Amino acid sequence: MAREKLAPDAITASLEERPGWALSGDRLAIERRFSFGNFSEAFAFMTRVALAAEKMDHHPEWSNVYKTVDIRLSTHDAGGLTELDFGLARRIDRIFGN
Ligand SMILES: C[C@H](O)[C@H](O)[C@H]1CNC2=NC(N)=NC(=O)C2=N1
Repeated sequence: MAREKLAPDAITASLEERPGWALSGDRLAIERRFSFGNFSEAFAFMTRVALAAEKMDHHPEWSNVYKTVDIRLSTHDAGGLTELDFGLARRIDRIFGN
């Protein structure tokens, strides 16, 4: 997948395919909050996402508080959003179950 920065219209089109994700205020990333029934479910999800991210060599910025996981995706090397971010978002959604 390309590591070139996406143009604004490409970002809009890609976002339409990923309901639940929103453009960050600085427009450099996409973000989504994932809620679980308990901490174990949240951490199991994070483990699966971590393995997928490592395989892709593309890593999330994230935080976990109890049963909530907040994820921000951006391509640091490109200084903004690339296809890699939407590719990882798609895999994360599949892991979550949508
Ligand atoms: C050397 C290595 O491929 C790079 O540092 C990768 C690793 N994971 C990464 N993850 C993210 N989110 N953005 C990057 O630019 C990035 N770069």
